[in-house]
Amino acid sequence: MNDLEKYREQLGLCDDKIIDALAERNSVIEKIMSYKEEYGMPILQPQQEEKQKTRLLAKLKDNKYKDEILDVFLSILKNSKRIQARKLFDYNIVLIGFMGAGKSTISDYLSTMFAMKIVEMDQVIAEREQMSIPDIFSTYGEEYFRDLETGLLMEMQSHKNTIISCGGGAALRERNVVEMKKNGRVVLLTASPKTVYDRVKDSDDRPVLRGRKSIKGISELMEQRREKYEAAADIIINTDNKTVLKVCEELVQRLMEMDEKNV
Ligand SMILES: Nc1ncnc2c1ncn2[C@@H]1O[C@H](COP(=O)(O)OP(=O)(O)OP(=O)(O)O)[C@@H](O)[C@H]1O
Ligand SMILES: O=C(O)C1=C[C@@H](O)[C@@H](O)[C@H](O)C1
Ligand SMILES: [Mg+2]
Repeated sequence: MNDLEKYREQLGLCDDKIIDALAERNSVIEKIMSYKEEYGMPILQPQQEEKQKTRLLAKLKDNKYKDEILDVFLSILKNSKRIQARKLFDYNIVLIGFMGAGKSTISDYLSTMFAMKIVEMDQVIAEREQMSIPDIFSTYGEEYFRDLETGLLMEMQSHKNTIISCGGGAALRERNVVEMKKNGRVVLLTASPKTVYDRVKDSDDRPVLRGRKSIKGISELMEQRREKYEAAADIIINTDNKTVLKVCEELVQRLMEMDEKNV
């Protein structure tokens, strides 16, 4: 065997070690999840992720391949999150609720914590139509827009492990709710009119709120919609005075409880 062949053999052995270590690491991830579940501990522990990163950085401080190894580890972390997400949610999570309830914010956080894909419905529709949502409404009317929402919700049924952040009005159409349910679990985020007002008062992006950007205006529209939102929801989570982490923790917990009931 010449030197080149020897090196190639060594490389193969290194790969075997990496595969074994990754398989072991993934099974430890599963054990950690089962432990947290058994002892009712929070699934999301962002401080732990930070600790892991700090430990890695310290260990790699003087390593010649620091950047390359860190890059690999970021991918390992992402895939560990995917394993968690697949174990926890074998379906899409559909977030509904009034403007400013926190659908996009919660989607972003969940997506970071579980490496799940996000479909921000308003954004996808606007991109596909090459038009802003207010322009779609004024050019083609609300029915046309709701048809696009229905179509997208149907399309998403062939995906899994995706967070679907719905437009604020999506759940108002019965057919949309039927299609949401076929995607997975529907989570309604709520907030008081005062909270919503505080959250949206400085933004001009929400055409439906133009002319009603006051606690009273928001409260009236919310009341008109409440019944339809609640009827669509599998789970309702109030977000008033809760951090984004707290809302996500509650959401994950409630989804897990739902699955336990459905076993
Ligand atoms: N739990 C929370 N605590 C504090 N601020 C929050 C919370 N959730 C959302 N926010 C803030 O409220 C604002 C509105 O949130 P977000 O855009 O996520 O709402 P949305 O439900 O997606 O609204 P829309 O239907 O208009 O898209 C954002 O500025 C966000 O940072
Ligand atoms: O609450 C609503 O009715 C809407 C909310 C936005 O997300 C958009 O989907 C659209 O402007 C309608
Ligand atoms: Mg949003």
